Amino acid sequence: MSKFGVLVMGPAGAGKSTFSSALIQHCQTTKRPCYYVNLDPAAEDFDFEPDIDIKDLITLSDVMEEMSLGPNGGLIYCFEFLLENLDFLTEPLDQVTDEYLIIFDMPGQIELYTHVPILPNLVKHLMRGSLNINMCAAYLLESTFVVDKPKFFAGTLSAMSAMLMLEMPHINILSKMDLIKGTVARKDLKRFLDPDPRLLEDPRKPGDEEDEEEARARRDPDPASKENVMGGESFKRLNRAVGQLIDDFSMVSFLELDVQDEESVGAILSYIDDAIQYHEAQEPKEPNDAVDTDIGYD
Ligand SMILES: Nc1nc2c(ncn2[C@@H]2O[C@H](COP(=O)(O)OP(=O)(O)OP(=O)(O)O)[C@@H](O)[C@H]2O)c(=O)[nH]1
Ligand SMILES: [Mg+2]
Repeated sequence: MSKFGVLVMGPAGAGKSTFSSALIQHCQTTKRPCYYVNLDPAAEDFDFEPDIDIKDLITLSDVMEEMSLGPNGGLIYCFEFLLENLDFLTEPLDQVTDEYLIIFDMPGQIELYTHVPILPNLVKHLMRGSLNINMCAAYLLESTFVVDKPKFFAGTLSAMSAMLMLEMPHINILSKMDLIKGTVARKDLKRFLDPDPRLLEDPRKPGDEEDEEEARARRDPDPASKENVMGGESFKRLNRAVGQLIDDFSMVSFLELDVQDEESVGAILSYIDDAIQYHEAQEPKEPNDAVDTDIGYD
């Protein structure tokens, strides 16, 4: 029997916990069982009480105090400790059946998603070990940041780094769409939802309109005359190479999330379900055949 889960990831404050709560709320509304796992050893306030909370194993504040570590080193220590004590996750998750959506709410320290091999080992345990969880990564980036091109590319590269490191189905989400107001901001954002890799060479700032001549120049750039985000010919070549790299992986597309909007949350959940093949695994049920158990949210 498979299990099904989503790993909610992304930089600090991107809206991971809010999205996790919105998913739980949506599951409750649609009478679908879900199971909430908090893996942020510094998280304190929850809209929904976690079914598993890493803080019952280890807390960031204790580690910082006892090991004299800062918040980032402390977090890495917490995850190393979790990897040495995987029964803490395995035992309760073993009881979770295939009807449940298991939501893993991750911390926001970017180190976790870039170079340390902790997350790949955790994911390997969850997906390929006895738990056999079909998982999808949901990588959140804040929409208000990404309309700024350098931040957009930095965010995209961090998402790509996580994707390459974890080797699992992956969707990118632009969170906090309710903060993108007005037609100019929306038009700006459209350029980033399915972006052109040459976007870095586009000198416009958020809100600027592009006329035909500018668009032509961008499509057919004259390296001698164009100004660049960072400036300088070698930076132009670097920008172009980064844009091309992202394009070659064809992974730069984003789903829009407005957590206040039930339909938006439902639409993203259906992408997650497709990625983990949730519906294919569900037995046809009688309408009254509700999941009868005392774990998780249903
Ligand atoms: N307007 C708006 N605010 C949001 C949205 N999602 C989250 N926020 C706010 O953004 C802040 C951070 O949200 P969290 O959900 O805690 O973000 P997080 O990614 O879990 O943060 P860390 O776990 O600290 O990395 C909070 O003040 C939220 O209220 C959203 O969709 N719209
Ligand atoms: Mg959080």
